[in-house]
Parts: sequence; structure tokens; C-alpha cells
Amino acid sequence: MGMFQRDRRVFADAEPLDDSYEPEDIRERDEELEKYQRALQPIIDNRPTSNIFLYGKTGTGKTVATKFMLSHLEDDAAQYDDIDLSTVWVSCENLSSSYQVAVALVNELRESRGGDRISTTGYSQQRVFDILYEELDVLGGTVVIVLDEIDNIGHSDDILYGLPRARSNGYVEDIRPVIVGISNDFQFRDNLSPKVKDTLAEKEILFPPYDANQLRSILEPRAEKAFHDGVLDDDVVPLCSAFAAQDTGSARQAIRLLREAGELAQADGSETITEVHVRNAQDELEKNQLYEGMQELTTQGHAVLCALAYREALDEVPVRSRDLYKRYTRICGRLDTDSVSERRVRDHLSDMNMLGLIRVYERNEGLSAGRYHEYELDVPLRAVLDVLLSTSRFEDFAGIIHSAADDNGLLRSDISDY
Ligand SMILES: Nc1ncnc2c1ncn2[C@@H]1O[C@H](COP(=O)(O)OP(=O)(O)OP(=O)(O)O)[C@@H](O)[C@H]1O
Repeated sequence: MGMFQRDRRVFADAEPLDDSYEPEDIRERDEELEKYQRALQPIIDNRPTSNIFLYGKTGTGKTVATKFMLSHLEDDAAQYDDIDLSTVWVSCENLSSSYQVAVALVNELRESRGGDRISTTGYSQQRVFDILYEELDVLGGTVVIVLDEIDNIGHSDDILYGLPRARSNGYVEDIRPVIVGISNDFQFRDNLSPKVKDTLAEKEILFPPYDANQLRSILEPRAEKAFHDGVLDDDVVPLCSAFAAQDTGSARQAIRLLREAGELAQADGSETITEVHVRNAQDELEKNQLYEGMQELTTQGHAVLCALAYREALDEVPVRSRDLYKRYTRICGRLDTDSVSERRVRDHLSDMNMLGLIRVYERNEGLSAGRYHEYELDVPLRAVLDVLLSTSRFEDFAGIIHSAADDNGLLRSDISDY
């Protein structure tokens, strides 16, 4: 008998718990959808349409609501002969400048016409913008341009200024661009230059985090489809909703938790999914989240984490930032990488604290020593070592810290000298 055998006792159809699943209806977002509809209505009326900016934390339904609205808009617009509507969607997840977004838009537009893609490098920004305007002019009519995760372009926001004004500046003749910007970074919105904010955020729609009841209402129809009758204990969906509501208010998190609980139940050969599976699933996902948080740190972040792991292996925690800084600069020296100031190291430590990776203690020694902070890991040393081991530049450090910790202090002098 093979290692893997098909098992369909728990899941009837796992698709509704998949990230790419498109639900039949959008729940608990009536107000936001109404605003969205009002913002898009001028397209059907053939009136000038404002740009729209959607913002809210991750998993709050911005993308799914946009797909839903645009699909209705396209269907309804098709009934009017005098409306020429097209939509183009670009995810800016891996794009970090207006230049890259413009290239991605050109390629999306060209691909939809069966044309050739352009190279991602080698043009001036103005040239790429000109090619984009030419492509849009070929298309004509109203073009809804969705820029998902637009915050990735940071301060390089020329496209958000240029595109909405393309018509008034005479770069395009026959098209009316409507930009839908989507972002989960509140700072990006706040930091937009006033000239961009004026045009991009003409109509803003905030997607607040979901509460437990809303998450329950989003999960229920999916759970009903995903699992066989009688598999789910009554408190499973409410518990998944409560955990996700307490943490982020993200529907994505609630859905993942439910799926993970189902997978754990399947793995134990259980015929029902119970509260215990949800609690175990929550622990599992939290661990993964911390692991991902550590993996996504920059090289500087990893160097700071590595310095803290050293101190942890030597049993010298909590540690003051100035002592940690000395270790950090030595690590940077070994890596042949520039070190940043002690103040920046403290910023990295504060980010790691927010991610739940380290613990910070505020000390107040009165007039003699003043106020200072001390730090220690809030995740198991083994988990940090796993991450450092998988980050090629830190592999050697991980080995040394590992043996020091393993030998319970016997190699202390070696590692202090490293
Ligand atoms: N109101 C809702 N009704 C039904 N499903 C929802 C709702 N809100 C979110 N979802 C589901 O939750 C998941 C995350 O939603 P979505 O991708 O739209 O979030 P987002 O706000 O765009 O997040 P991000 O900023 O991370 O891209 C998707 O699987 C989506 O189908």
C-alpha cells in the first residue's frame, strides 16, 4: 500500500476554503458595496468618473469586492450600445516603482490583444508612459485600471499622478481612465503627496476589520460546502471566527484556520472536527506566522536577530541594546556588510517586538543609570536557528550558535571570540 491514499471523509469539497475561491456573494459589506456602486455608476451613465481608492487591512475583502463589482459592471455595461468598457488588473505585489507598474500595464494590455510583451528594462520612464498611453488609446472608451497592492510603489508614485491626467494633458484622446487603487498600508495613503491624493483618492472606501459575527457569516456558507454533513462540531466555526477577530479581523485568516482544523482532523483519522482541532490549528498557524515573520526580515534584521540568538545561546539575556550592538557590528564585519547606527538597530528591535519575535523590558534605574531597554527572544532559539540556517549568509553563524547552545555553555569562550 502506498504512503498516500485518497481520504474524503472530512472534506466534501475543499475549494471554498481555497484563497482563489470566488464566493457567490459578498457578505457583511453592504455599506462598502453601496459606496462602490455609487462610485462606479457614472460609467453606466456615461459621465466623468472619479478614481477610487480602497484601503483597509489585509483580508478585509477589498479584492473580492472589486472582482464582484467589476464583474457586475461589465455584464451590465454590455447591455448599452454606447458604453465601451474594458478593465485591466495589475497586482503590484512584486513591482516597486511607477516604471514597473507602467510596464506591467502595457504587457497586460498587449497580451489581451495577443500582442508582444515589452522588456521590463531599457526604456526611459517617459517612453514607457508614452507606450502605455498609445496602448490605452488603441483600446478606447472607459478603461478601469485596477492597481492592487499599490503601496508597493512607495514614493515612486508618478504613475498615480500621470495616468489620471493623461486626457487633460493631451496624452490620450479617446479614452477615459478610471483608476481603482487598492492598499492595505495606511501609511501609504497618509504619505501620498497632496497632488496625488487629490486625484487618486477622489472616492475613498475604507474596509474595516471584521468582527467575530461577520466572520461567522462569511465562514458558514463555505463550511457548509467544504465539509460532509455532521463533520463539523457546532462550536468550530464560531471559534475560528473568534480567534481571527481577536487577532486581525481578516477573513483570510479565519478561512485558513478552518481549513487547517479540517486537515488536522483528517490527519488524526477523526470523524468530526472539534474545538481541539481549532486550537491546535491556531497554534500551528501562529508558529508559521512567526517563522514567516523571521524569514521576511532584511539582512540587517537577520543580523540583529543573529546577535540576539548569540546572547541567548550564552544565556546572557535579557541584554541591553548597547551590548547587543557590539555583537551585531561584529557579525556585520564577518558578513562584510555595512552596519547601521545603534538607533536603527533599536528600530529593528522594535519592529521585531511588533512581530512577536522578541520581548522588550523597560528598565528604570533612576538617576544613576537612567532608563534603558533590555531584549530577549520571544520565540524558541531553535526556530531562530532554523531560519538563520536557511538564510545562506547566516548558515555559519547558525552552526556556531547551535553548538554553543547544545553544549550548554561549554563552548562559551569560542563563541564569544567569534
Ligand atoms: N465579505 C466577504 N464575503 C465573502 N468572502 C470574503 C469576504 N471578505 C473576504 N472574503 C474572503 O476572504 C479572503 C480574503 O479577501 P480579499 O483577498 O478580498 O482581502 P483583501 O482585503 O484584498 O486582502 P489583501 O489586502 O491581503 O489583498 C478571500 O478568500 C475572500 O474570498
